[in-house]
Amino acid sequence: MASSKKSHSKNQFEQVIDHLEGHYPNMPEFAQAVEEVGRDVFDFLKKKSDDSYWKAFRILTEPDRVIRFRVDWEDDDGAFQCNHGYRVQFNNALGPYKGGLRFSADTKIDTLMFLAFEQTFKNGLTGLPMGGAKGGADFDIKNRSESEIRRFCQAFMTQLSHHIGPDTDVPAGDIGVGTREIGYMFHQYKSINNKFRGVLTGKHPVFGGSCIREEATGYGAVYFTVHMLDEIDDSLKGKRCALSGAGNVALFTAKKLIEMDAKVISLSNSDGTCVFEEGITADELDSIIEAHENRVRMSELDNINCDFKKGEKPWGLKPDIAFACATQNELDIDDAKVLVEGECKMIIEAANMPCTKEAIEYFEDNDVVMGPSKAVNAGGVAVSGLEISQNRSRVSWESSEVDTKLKEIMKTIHDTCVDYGDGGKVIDYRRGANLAAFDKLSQALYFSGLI
Ligand SMILES: NC(=O)C1=CN([C@@H]2O[C@H](COP(=O)(O)OP(=O)(O)OC[C@H]3O[C@@H](n4cnc5c(N)ncnc54)[C@H](OP(=O)(O)O)[C@@H]3O)[C@@H](O)[C@H]2O)C=CC1
Ligand SMILES: O=C(O)CCC(=O)C(=O)O
Repeated sequence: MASSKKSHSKNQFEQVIDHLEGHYPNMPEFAQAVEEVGRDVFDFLKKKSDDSYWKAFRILTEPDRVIRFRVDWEDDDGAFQCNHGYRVQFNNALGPYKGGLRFSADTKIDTLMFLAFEQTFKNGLTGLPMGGAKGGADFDIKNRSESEIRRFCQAFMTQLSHHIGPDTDVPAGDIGVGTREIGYMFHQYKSINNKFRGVLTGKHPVFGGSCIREEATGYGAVYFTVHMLDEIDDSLKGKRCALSGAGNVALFTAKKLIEMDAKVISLSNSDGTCVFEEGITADELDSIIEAHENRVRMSELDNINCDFKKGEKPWGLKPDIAFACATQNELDIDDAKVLVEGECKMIIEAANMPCTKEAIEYFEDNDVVMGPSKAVNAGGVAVSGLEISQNRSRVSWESSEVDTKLKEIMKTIHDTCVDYGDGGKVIDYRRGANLAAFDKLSQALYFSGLI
């Protein structure tokens, strides 16, 4: 906590940051996410005399609850294994906690704190009644057999099940957690509680999952991009689109881009980049999607016509639009310079917080239009929200119905960002998203008697 003497000379934004650094030290990703929102909120609040907004910012930057637990399980050799599991229940002002689960070797509290904070704001933009949370474990699915993954998921849910429920907290997937892992965890929850409840989203449609939840984050990102382009009288047709990542978000972003006549010139993973100079064909993409479902890596396929650049990122390919679909802070200042030099005019953050602070500043200084992650990738959690509605009323909507609702939600999010972010040389979608979500959450806190 900052000393009162020190905080006296500091503005309210700096005091909140001091407080967070004191209580949550060594969390650079969380600090980065809070500062990004805080910067916009501070500019906005400077013009307001009402102090209660500052109380809202203070409340919205502190998690309601951080849960950690041990996950014991047995590997294929019968050896004891122990991982660390977490759930950060950040804020439930708008509805039950909602947000994904991430399984990856580098999952830690800092990452989950930033993701849960972002999720709170993102969910606020969707217009659906969902609070924000994130969770996961430091479990690396890459080097594990299918039965090890299943046993791990069961052990993880045995612990997590004490803290979730349809009215409390409804997790979903994220990096390393797809439909199959959700299925293993859903079964475990059901076995423990003897209740078939909508306690997870991203389930297979055969047992209560929503149609197109798997596709929704990527599709939603493309719908948002279409509106951004429309705003400047442009379209996706013929655009060279460079994508990073080769997981759920990247693959369904690519699928929708191809459908809309854009040219997808790359996919990437932590090994390197697959370059498709003439654009990936729909058939090639289908085989990559199928391989991904079977846990086969893109580089192992021999039926795709790509030039694999080991250890390289896709940003030097001179794209018209860059879609960052892999992970946080994957796109740094050097990448930003390469993109601007290559005359890239639009950056779409489909992953969560994929651009570093310096990269964002560089894009802003060079009038590159950016679609910020909490708006761009909100389609995934929005369809999760629709899955909750379907589960509650025990109905199943057709793909086309869900897709129509997704399109409407992405259009509303886009237009809201424009309302709050217009006025500069280019539309500041980041500021728009931050302020719109902050405004909504502040109202919820006000009417809950908290500020
Ligand atoms: N799934 C969803 O519905 C949503 C996801 N997101 C966000 O989107 C991003 C991607 O998630 P998702 O597609 O679901 O995850 P997946 O696990 O399906 O895929 C992640 C992909 O990113 C690649 N990757 C990870 N780290 C790096 C790196 N440092 N450099 C290059 N590639 C890397 C992985 O490669 P490798 O296999 O080599 O590790 C993999 O291809 C995350 O930020 C996630 O939080 C946001 C909203 C919803
Ligand atoms: O669908 C969900 O609940 C969460 C999706 C998610 O993790 C995200 O938006 O980052």
